Amino acid sequence: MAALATQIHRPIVISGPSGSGKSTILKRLFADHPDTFGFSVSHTTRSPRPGEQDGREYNFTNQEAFLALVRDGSFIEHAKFGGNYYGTSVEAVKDVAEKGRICVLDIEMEGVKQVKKTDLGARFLFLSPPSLKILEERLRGRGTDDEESVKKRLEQADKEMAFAKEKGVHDRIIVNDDLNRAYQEVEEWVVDGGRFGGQV
Ligand SMILES: Nc1ncnc2c1ncn2[C@@H]1O[C@H](COP(=O)(O)OP(=O)(O)OP(=O)(O)O)[C@@H](O)[C@H]1O
Repeated sequence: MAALATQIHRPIVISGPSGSGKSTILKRLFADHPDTFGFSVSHTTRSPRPGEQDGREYNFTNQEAFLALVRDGSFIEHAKFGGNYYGTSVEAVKDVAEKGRICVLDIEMEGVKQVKKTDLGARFLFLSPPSLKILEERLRGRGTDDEESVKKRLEQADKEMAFAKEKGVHDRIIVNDDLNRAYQEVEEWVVDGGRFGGQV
């Protein structure tokens, strides 16, 4: 049988509390390895904006079709923002692998659980802050969240950290204390001697 594209280009799931440094590290990884990684194209029920193309910025759909996909269990994650639905489908992740790229999913705990139920064969990385106290400092330092939002993120962080400690959830846990060191560890694990975790 032909290998699944996702067995050759195995998706990478990066999770970790808000403020643990996922975006910072991914930005650097993408810059150091151009044309290697990709993000999946999300579904949305919002209308396309000028210049947006179906299947490029989003897979544009209507509410009925979106909710049918939800019922079929097609989404890894979905949510409603500002009256519109958004979701990441399993198919969209497979599409990235079929285009010869490694799909990177930056998702939270519930999404991690969903990915585990699929046949995506993903690799799981948890980026941990050195401590909740330092996480709080970084969230405040980032300056993008008000007091209420910082509080919520810290409560959620506590849950994410507890979940990450469960056996077999992640393939790798990296503590983001010193950014350069943490980045090196992430890069080494992702690149995996040039195999990128490939099984075939
Ligand atoms: N090792 C580090 N040392 C000090 N500051 C860091 C380190 N890593 C990241 N930061 C800073 O911490 C803040 C949070 O990082 P970032 O926005 O990348 O987190 P995130 O995990 O992507 O969060 P979210 O899930 O909310 O998008 C940023 O201001 C970033 O510059």
